[in-house]
Amino acid sequence: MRIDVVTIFPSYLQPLREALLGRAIDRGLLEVAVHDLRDWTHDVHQAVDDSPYGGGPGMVMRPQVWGEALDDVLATPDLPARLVVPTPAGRPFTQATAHAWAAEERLVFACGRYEGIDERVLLDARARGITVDEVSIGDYVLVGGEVAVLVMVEAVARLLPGVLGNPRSAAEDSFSDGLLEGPSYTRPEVWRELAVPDVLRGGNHAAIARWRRDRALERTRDRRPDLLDALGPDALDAADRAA
Ligand SMILES: NC(=O)c1ccno1
Repeated sequence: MRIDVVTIFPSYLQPLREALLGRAIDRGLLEVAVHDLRDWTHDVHQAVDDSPYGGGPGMVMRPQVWGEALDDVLATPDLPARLVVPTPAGRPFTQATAHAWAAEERLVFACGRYEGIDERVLLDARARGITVDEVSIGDYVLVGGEVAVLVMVEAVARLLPGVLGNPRSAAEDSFSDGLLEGPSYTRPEVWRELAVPDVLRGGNHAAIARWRRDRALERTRDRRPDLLDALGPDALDAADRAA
């Protein structure tokens, strides 16, 4: 997978080259290119924003600069791309989104700042047949899209074949079966008078699986009942309902 990010703060994306993602890049599992939006300005001040039509606080990012940048970055007809714009006004980015995007050949992220990008940039891209996703990582407002890109790229890249050491990790993630993951334990057996649950030390794999499912159901009921509602009644068997 190739990932391009257009931003006025390229150094914000440096963490993509660290740790697991950095190793995936080194191993050729992922290609990441970060572009400085100001490279497409033509004035001495390298202006990327202007005041909003209709008044209001803050500044809006100029369509000319974004238009030229995306013309160049998206100019790869042999490699169809999905243009992703992080925004608090977007559709929710979820684990299902991450799985869907992990199947893409290329993702291009446009990092807005200030009050956002002039709407005509997205209208123009869609009119040229580009798939444009405006997505939000949560119901809060960041200063710019860069941090949201870090979140989304990590969520997607870890699903790519070969990136995680053990592919079962992704298969048994929270949300993989629609539930939150239950608690985890490691050595020692007792720590500050707190013992690891006996069932996990017993070696009965069926009992362990049942215990883990019950803890996941309890945690989901407690913290995210909306996920249970989304699963629907048929997703839970009698043992689940008894948990
Ligand atoms: N909530 C978000 O995804 C976001 C993106 C930019 N600002 O907020």
